[in-house]
Amino acid sequence: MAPIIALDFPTLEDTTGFLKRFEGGEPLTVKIGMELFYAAGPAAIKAVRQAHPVEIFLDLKLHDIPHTVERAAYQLGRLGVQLTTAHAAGGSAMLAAAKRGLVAGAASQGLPAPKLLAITQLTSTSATMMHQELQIEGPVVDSVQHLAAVAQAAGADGVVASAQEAPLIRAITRPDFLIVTPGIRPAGSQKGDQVRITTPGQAAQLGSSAIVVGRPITQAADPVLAYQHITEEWRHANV
Ligand SMILES: O=c1ccn([C@@H]2O[C@H](COP(=O)(O)O)[C@@H](O)[C@H]2O)c(=O)[nH]1
Repeated sequence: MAPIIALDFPTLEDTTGFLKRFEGGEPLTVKIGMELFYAAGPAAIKAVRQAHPVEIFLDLKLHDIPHTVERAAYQLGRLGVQLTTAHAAGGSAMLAAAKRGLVAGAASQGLPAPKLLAITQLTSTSATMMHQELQIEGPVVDSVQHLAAVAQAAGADGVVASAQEAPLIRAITRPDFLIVTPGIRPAGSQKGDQVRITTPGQAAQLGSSAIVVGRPITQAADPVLAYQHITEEWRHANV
């Protein structure tokens, strides 16, 4: 899978203006997150599809009681997107409810169900934060591996985690279980609020199924060139 571009923009105009730079290029996989979806709603999906041929990862990180999540996921399943997320910390009943909702919502429109990715520990979470604020003991990788096992057993299609944890997730999950990794920072780029980071090449070597990249592309002086460099590094290390 090509690198997934996180379209973290405040308006549809900013988003379609950004995609215009890629005009005539290959189809893209893009991530619509909370900022754009809360600003524009399902219209964001339509606008992005009209602007460029895309596969869509709708990253709304569902986390609520199972009944509420199932009903919300039903609505997301109707939108024709390819990937969605829910927090593994919501537990196995909530993840299973998300999966049921996605499948039912998609079926109501005659569409294939979006894949469900479980968020493990956010890539902005440090060991210190996890210990002191979340009161989870031990290494971050142990918590991530545990949440990946919970997610797989609950019927999720994969997880979101740092590539740093990919080898230990791979060791306990089935071969087609997806490991999608944000926290990607090409050498020399700003870390920002990300903590558990890797370069695109390291993510490929560590076994990520796909990488998610936002600011290193969206805030680059030349976003198309930045995307091309990241894609090259990712593909080169994947062979
Ligand atoms: O653990 C997580 C889960 C989701 N994200 C999302 O990925 C992108 C990363 O953007 P950058 O600008 O490359 O940091 C962003 O949309 C996050 O919401 C994550 O970073 N970590």
